Amino acid sequence: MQKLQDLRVAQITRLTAPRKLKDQLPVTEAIASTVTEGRREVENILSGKDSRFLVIVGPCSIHDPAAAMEYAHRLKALRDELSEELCIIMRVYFEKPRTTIGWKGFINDPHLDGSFDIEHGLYHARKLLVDINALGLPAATEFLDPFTPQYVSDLVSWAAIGARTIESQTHRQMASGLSMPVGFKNSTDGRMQAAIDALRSAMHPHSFLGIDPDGHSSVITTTGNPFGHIVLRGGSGRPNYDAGNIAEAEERLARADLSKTIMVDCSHANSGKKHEQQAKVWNNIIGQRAGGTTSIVGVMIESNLSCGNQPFPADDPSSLEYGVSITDECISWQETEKILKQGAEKLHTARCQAEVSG
Ligand SMILES: O=C[C@H](O)[C@H](O)COP(=O)(O)O
Ligand SMILES: C=C(OP(=O)(O)O)C(=O)O
Repeated sequence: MQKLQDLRVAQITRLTAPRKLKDQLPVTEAIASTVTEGRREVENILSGKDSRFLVIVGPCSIHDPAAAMEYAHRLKALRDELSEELCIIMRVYFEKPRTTIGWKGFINDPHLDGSFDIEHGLYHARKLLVDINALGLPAATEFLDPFTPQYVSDLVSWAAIGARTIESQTHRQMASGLSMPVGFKNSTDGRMQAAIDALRSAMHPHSFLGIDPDGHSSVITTTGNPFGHIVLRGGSGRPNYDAGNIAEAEERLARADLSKTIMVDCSHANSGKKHEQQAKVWNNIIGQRAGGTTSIVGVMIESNLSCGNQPFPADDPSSLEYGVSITDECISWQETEKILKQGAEKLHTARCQAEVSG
């Protein structure tokens, strides 16, 4: 017989099953508390029980776990310092959806050299999440490959479905079974409706193909995720965070009978992918929130130890500059600390004034 399938498949390599990886890198009581408490904080912010402002902040992508840990130590201290006004969660992104081609993230190619050592990528992604949660700092990530959650989702307190996958039924189904709140990005062309449709779809139960903790092909039956919200990230070269766009989002959510909870991404098309623009978006959003727009529940910021980004692939991955993004531009740690402190101060003042005026 002629060969009829796998004609364009060069190799299939079996991976360690999720259960085995979890046995190798287990969750302690303290880590479980960080994850659960992080999820509860976000859920309470989304349902209005917690009036603090949610901030998902961290590198565009993880490529160097040592630099990520240095960032996490600094962010944990800032989380504690600003906890009265802000709920800070670290952005820990291991999977990068590309417009065409490019490095697809630490899980896919952890050695940054096209060797695609996914076994190593999964192990060290899980290890980093264990280490970050062990500091008492909750983590946020984007889920891209539908098998990834089985390996790491027990360590994640907030997840995103990205602009490039928001219309994908596979990702909506996946979100319906995730254990943490999920943010749905608007499409890359700037349209909000696909994110609202995704949010509605993920609220419902689904049955679909996936893997179980032993890696066996299985039917996954979910109960639906009640903690979804949209994330405005701009699109088609235009931002969508101004008061007019926020009002449009509120109106669309109300029309779909959904609660008016909106996050704004200070990066991507809202910043024109220029790191200098992220502070401008942050200041505008803090102004809107302090002015009484409570539908804006939080923001996302792309931030790293040092600002900007650097060309990748590099001829020699070991020559990469420490603490600098290899994907989108990030703001520096110094700027992150400065704008978060200023924003928390403004929110504090606004809250005190609102309390005084009854
Ligand atoms: O956040 C990262 C990027 O914006 C996303 O992965 C797309 O990047 P690309 O357009 O360079 O492929
Ligand atoms: C890819 C990302 O965002 P978006 O889906 O909005 O482009 C990201 O946040 O890394």
